[in-house]
Amino acid sequence: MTRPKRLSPEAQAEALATLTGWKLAQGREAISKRFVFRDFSEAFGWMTRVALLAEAANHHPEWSNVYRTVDVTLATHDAGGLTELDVKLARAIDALGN
Ligand SMILES: C[C@H](O)[C@H](O)[C@H]1CNC2=NC(N)=NC(=O)C2=N1
Repeated sequence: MTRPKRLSPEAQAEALATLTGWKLAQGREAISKRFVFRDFSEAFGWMTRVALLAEAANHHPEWSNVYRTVDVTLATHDAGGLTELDVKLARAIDALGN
């Protein structure tokens, strides 16, 4: 696999403009989004679907879950910042619905 390249600030802004609800994370090069579900079961079921996507893509989220809220942060650790892999995973996550 070719090493992903970090997005330039311009490319980051362009990518963010195509995503709904994703924001640059505070103090680091990453994107974040909060997902709120009806209850824990919905939240955890969704996390399971995201986990399968992430594993298939070999690109994994940083996330935390409190009851029915899931906070997701995406960054490419191998590249030390944001890459197209994060944008693709964000799109795939949003395409799952919630
Ligand atoms: C060896 C393996 O391909 C890498 O460590 C992958 C796995 N999942 C990953 N996930 C994320 N979010 N960033 C990475 O750089 C990354 N690297």
